[in-house]
Amino acid sequence: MLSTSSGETPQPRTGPLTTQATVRTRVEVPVRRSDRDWRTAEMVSFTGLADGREHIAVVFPFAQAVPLVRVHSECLTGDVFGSARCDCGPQLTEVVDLFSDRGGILLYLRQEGRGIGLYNKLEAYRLQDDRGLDTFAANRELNFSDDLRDYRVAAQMLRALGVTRIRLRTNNPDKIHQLENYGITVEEVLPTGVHRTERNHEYLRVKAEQGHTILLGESS
Ligand SMILES: Nc1nc2c(ncn2[C@@H]2O[C@H](COP(=O)(O)OP(=O)(O)OP(=O)(O)O)[C@@H](O)[C@H]2O)c(=O)[nH]1
Ligand SMILES: [Zn+2]
Repeated sequence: MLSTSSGETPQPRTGPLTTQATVRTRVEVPVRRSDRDWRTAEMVSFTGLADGREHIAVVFPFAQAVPLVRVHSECLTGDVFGSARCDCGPQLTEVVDLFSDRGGILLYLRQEGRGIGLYNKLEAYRLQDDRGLDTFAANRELNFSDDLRDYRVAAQMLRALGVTRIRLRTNNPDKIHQLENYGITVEEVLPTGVHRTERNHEYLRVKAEQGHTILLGESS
């Protein structure tokens, strides 16, 4: 039931971190902002992440003792191709713009499709289109739970960077609870922008119904 396309068995979502990750490589990369200007960020890779995937941290220089953090789940369709089915692309652009101004840590997690993988996400899209299922019902139809994401690796990455207190940019309560359970203190929660369009409105409505703190009256 809870296996991904790559056949992995998710670990429990709470409890102390059993393994510690360490920084593997830090390298500077010029990152493009929405105004097409460039800012240098540091891309950081890790050794010892719990799920063995290639998650990266994109660190924009920061001076605060408690940095701004965004935990972004990979969405190839939205992040790379600008798919209008979801709000992932605009959320990523927003955070690159913001953190390149103010500093912060962007954790880019390889959790495509809320953890079910790209191919399964495309199956879920097909079910949404053909049978009118919402994003969560389509997951269940494919025998997955609503959301398979485990943020243990995010906590490991933050600790490896020497960060245990954060200001988190999210509308997703599960990210807050899981990070706290994994020993990260979320001192402040800052909402992301609401990038509502005619095409992703239903997607956002269902997210709000599932507990995301999205004010659908707003638009980006
Ligand atoms: N299974 C599935 N995953 C989707 C679908 N649409 C987007 N996603 C994935 O959802 C993830 C983004 O999660 P969201 O629930 O939109 O937002 P969030 O990251 O939980 O919350 P915020 O921190 O507030 O942005 C990405 O990995 C997308 O690939 C869908 O229809 N089905
Ligand atoms: Zn998306």
